Amino acid sequence: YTWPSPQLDALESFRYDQLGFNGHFVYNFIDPCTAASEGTPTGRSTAADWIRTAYHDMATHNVTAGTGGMDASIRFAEEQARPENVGDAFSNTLNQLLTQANRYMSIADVLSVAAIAAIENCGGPDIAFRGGRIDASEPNAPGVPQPQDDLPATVASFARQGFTQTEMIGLVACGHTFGGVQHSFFPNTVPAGPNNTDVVSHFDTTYVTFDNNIATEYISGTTQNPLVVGANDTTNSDGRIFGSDGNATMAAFAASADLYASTCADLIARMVDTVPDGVTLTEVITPLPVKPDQLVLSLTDDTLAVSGQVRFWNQTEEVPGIVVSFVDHAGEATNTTLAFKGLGSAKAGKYTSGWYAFGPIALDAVAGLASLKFDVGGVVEDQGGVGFAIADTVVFSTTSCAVASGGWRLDVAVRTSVNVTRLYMEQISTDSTNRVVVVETDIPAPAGPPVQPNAAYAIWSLALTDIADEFEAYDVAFEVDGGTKGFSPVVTWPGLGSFPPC
Ligand code: HEM
Repeated sequence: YTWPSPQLDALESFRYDQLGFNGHFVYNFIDPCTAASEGTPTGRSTAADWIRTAYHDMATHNVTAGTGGMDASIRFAEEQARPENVGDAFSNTLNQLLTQANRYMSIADVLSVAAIAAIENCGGPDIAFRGGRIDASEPNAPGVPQPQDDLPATVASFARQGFTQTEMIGLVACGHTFGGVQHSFFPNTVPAGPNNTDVVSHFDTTYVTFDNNIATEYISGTTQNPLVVGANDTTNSDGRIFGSDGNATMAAFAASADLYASTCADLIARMVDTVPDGVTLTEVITPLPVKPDQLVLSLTDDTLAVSGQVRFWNQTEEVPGIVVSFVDHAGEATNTTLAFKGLGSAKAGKYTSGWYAFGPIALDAVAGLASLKFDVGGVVEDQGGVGFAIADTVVFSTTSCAVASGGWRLDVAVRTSVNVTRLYMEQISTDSTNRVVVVETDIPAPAGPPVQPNAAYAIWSLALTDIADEFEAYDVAFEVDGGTKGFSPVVTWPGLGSFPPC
């Protein structure tokens, strides 16, 4: 995709800025892959929890009715309390991941990325990820298969979820390369240990690693999988599932680690892309080679100050001398050299990126800013000629201030050459079910002749009094010509708490 796209940029960032500079701290929960949630017994794995959570969220899907699927309904206590969702994987996972959702990335998107990352970062293949899931407002109908279900019921359950019998074998084998069964939740399947009850019986010998040992151990007859060789045959669901085609699928997986990996990459992608009717997913998110980020534009009198960061994908060390050009509306450029900030990484270090910063650079406000481009050792990076478009239509005005009697005045500078017909503040909040919601407040157009700090901009002001949290995040958006929605490129609007006195 072409930068900027607020939604795709946010999804790309969560997916590919994992550890290191500008990383998302939640990836520390699965680094290393042996990591387990605090307070859980030995032998548990957070990566496994994340994968199981995604499956149980999806497994309510009804392919005929078009209901259920990856919609984060697993976050509801009512769903977690069902016998089909016994265990602590779900509460552990949601405690870690719930707050990662933002206005462009639903909780279900976060759970999907998490399951994919758990597999990719712990030895698995690359998996295609799309965003755009919508979070359910209430629990879905029950429907997750359980170990005591007989084979016809299990096959029927997977068919309802949208998977054939062969795909059922694959999906279970792909999930059960991680983790195991806990005695405390499945005492009839996993007996207590001689000295304690904190026993986890693993599906294969490499329970924190994606590999085809789940199949090789099963085919060779050495498996200790508690859902294959458990003392209680009623709950040997993996045994019934794996054997349901005469072991053909499992034998093929055991014979070829590559076949197992490529099958799992397809099935896990399909699992997280299983969504209720009416949800349209984005394109597959791939890392942008060059990505501006964290932009702040602010206006003071005649000066437009611009600062930001840029990420270059696939850099393993600092590349000195990268130049950024700020191209104004007349096509004239102002250049400066980027400052190196650090390295980021994704997929347990398989990919690395270099982060740089610029600014604040003082530009002439009337000439404005239309786009950025970069020069990396003589190679021009401008998204194939289109540049990195920056809409300087709506920027923060440093005349914004805190009113002595309480409240704030948010001043927004609007470029007068653009027909802005609506300007509004968007405050980010959560509803009673933890979904991120955006509350819009119109910023009125100036009633009389506008305050004009220079020939190109007019100030629109919003008096704010009833803000619960002065550090709350907000954006400012606008409409042009009565409809078309525009986004300010300003990623981080200065917090109200930082406004100087009026
Ligand atoms: C008939 C279908 C399935 C049954 C009956 C089943 C059953 C179970 C049971 C009983 C556990 C133990 C949970 C605990 O003790 O906390 C478990 C764990 C797990 N399941 Fe499944 N499962 C099925 C399908 C799947 C699928 C399709 C996936 C993913 C693709 C999956 C992924 C996992 C993972 C990763 C764990 C380990 C969780 C952990 O160690 O925290 N399962 N499963």
